[in-house]
Amino acid sequence: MVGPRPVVLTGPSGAGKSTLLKRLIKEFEGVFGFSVSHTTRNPRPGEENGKDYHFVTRDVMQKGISSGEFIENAEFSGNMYGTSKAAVHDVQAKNLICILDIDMQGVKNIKRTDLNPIYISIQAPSMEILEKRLRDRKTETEESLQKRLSAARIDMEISQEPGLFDAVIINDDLEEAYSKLKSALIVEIVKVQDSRKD
Ligand SMILES: Nc1nc2c(ncn2[C@@H]2O[C@H](COP(=O)(O)OP(=O)(O)O)[C@@H](O)[C@H]2O)c(=O)[nH]1
Ligand SMILES: Nc1ncnc2c1ncn2[C@@H]1O[C@H](COP(=O)(O)OP(=O)(O)O)[C@@H](O)[C@H]1O
Repeated sequence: MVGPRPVVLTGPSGAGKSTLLKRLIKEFEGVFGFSVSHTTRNPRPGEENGKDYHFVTRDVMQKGISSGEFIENAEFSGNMYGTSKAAVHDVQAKNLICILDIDMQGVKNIKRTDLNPIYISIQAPSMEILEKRLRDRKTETEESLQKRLSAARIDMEISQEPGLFDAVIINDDLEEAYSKLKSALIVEIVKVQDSRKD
């Protein structure tokens, strides 16, 4: 299908991906659509099934993977996560820019597909600030927090690999990070907005 290029947002848990993408989707209503992933983790307060994630059991997820329903899937912090073909197709069918919020394993797997997205890494200014933000978010147990911090160290290192990302954005000041994100995507945003004028 020929449509706008999707966007992959990745980066450590707590770096600010959800905060930034929610703002983007709100400001550019009718331009972006979120790829709703499947996960086996429990919903957090306020999260909606089918909107934030499709919350499923390991059994359901395994069966979906076996029957080829997923573009990519990964194990993160003790839970399974994956992008179904339907999640991306649903957004692209509306001619919207599809945003995927996935981890580094997902990035490596998407690179082997023909999706051709814009790859953006969101990073916190330091491990200390990342830990503080994650603790203040109050969504994780100590065990899950430690797993996320270990994954974050690896993510921070890999994100520096030359050529892996179209943009690496340090989310220190939120306004600045949001402006940089918009700048990285402006060409695709304008294309979609122009196509609506025809
Ligand atoms: N590979 C992959 N990673 C995903 C997917 N959905 C979410 N993730 C990643 O899983 C990690 C944990 O997500 P989540 O439990 O929502 O925690 P949070 O990122 O701390 O809010 C994050 O790095 C997400 O980007 C997916 O479909 N595939
Ligand atoms: N620039 C920022 N300055 C301070 N706090 C931030 C900033 N960006 C995000 N946060 C906060 O940090 C926490 C983690 O952000 P979140 O968007 O949930 O990260 P992610 O989706 O990458 O796991 C949230 O509580 C969010 O409100």
